[in-house]
Amino acid sequence: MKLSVVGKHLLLVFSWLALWRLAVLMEYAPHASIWFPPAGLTFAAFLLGGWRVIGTISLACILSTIWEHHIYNDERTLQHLLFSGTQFALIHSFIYGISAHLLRGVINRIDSYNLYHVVMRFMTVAAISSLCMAIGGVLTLYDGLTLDTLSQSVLGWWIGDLSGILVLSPLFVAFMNRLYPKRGLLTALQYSSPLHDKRWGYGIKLAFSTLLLTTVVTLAHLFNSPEIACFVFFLALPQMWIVYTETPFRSILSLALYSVTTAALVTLYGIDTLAFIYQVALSVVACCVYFVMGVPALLSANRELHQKNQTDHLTGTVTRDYFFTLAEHQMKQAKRYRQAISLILIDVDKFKAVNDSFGHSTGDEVLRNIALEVKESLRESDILGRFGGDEFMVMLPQTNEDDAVAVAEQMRQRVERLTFPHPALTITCSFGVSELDPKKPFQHAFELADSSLLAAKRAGRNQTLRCRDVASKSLYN
Ligand SMILES: Nc1nc2c(ncn2[C@@H]2O[C@H](COP(=O)(O)OP(=O)(O)OP(=O)(O)O)[C@@H](O)[C@H]2O)c(=O)[nH]1
Repeated sequence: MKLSVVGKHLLLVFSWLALWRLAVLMEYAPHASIWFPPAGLTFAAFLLGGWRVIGTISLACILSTIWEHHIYNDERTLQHLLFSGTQFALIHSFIYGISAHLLRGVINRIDSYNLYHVVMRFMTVAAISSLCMAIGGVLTLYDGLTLDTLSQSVLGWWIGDLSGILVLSPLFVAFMNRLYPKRGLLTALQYSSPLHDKRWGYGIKLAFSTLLLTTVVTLAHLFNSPEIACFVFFLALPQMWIVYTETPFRSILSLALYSVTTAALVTLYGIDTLAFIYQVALSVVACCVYFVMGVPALLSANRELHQKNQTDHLTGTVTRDYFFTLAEHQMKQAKRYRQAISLILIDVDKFKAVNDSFGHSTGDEVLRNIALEVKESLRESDILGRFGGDEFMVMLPQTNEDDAVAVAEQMRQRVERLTFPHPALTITCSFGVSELDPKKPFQHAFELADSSLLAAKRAGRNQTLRCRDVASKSLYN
């Protein structure tokens, strides 16, 4: 959707006023609503637009003060209204503008690894700024701050604004980011259409969570029981289930629905005595949701990291460290079941010359092709690793030295037959084989295979040798 700059600011004013009207409609007593959605929109607007939106938000605040006068028919004059509206605008815009400014830097760099850090900052900033707003608001509305106004007005205002910010600002940010995706914000959280479009599954979860919420609030109302009302805290569980199984966008949408339903039920029943419990529950559930949101992101980042640690990115073979871990495990198995197990070391012949003559990327291509050819000679249980540079190693469980030599020979011939786009490029490899002695450490077999490989190089390359051959040919130093 293409909107002019003026259009965008007008849309912001209208949306802010619509949310403000919604909050007034959902008041369970005059000036008392369990949440204040405009605070969420202000926070999101400052997060995305920076100080550019201060005039627009201030205008919305002043207009809402005039509208409020019409709704409640109070005695204030226009001059008085403009004065109160400006006061409200200044406090609201500066407090939320400064707090969003503190978050702007981190939110642009958000990813799976720093999500917890961002969530903690967001919750702390939201809590402190909404408290400042509540104190500032009450101080300007009432003459002086007494213990009574503090407990009655500041607490309600604080938690109302806090819920508005915690529950709704991520949703507004996501919507604005969809309207103006050029900002590239929150891409790490994939605020986009779900990959698996199982809408009915998501719908069932939403319906289940809403049904539970309605049941708890209705029962608490019927029995006028704060104890039953406290069960709304357990509704963090279905919300966390949604976070764990759905996309972040769907999760924050579900949180928004949860808050709208709570506000609507409280308005419907007019249960002002229990309203504070629902207000606090909203913020607590929102905090749980954000904490849990980090878990799937961390898990997938962890999986990726694991994968990177175990797989050589160039050849797709196992990395050196992971190869040694698997080798230790295979040796234990061989010892336990008294099975033979062998090791093959492979080194590309004159690979430096390949790089020098044909370039590094051709060298990389050669390494990839060698890995593919070698794999062709292996069983699924065999392990192929890259030792680094142009060296590979293969672990062959349930294989004695004779069979391992046969496998190595097969690999050698396959590599020798490889062809490349450069007709002048031919590749050969040397192989060193040793059978592992389960009573001795892996390092022992490794050194034997390495000596055999060295001997194969000295003997003219492109050949397979094992310890026995080496001893008979006296090829050691
Ligand atoms: N293209 C490419 N080259 C690499 C990579 N890793 C190491 N090399 C190069 O591989 C070459 C290895 O050479 P060496 O093993 O020392 O010697 P060689 O030329 O193969 O000679 P011999 O082993 O004695 O037959 C070096 O030039 C390294 O720079 C890589 O990932 N890609």
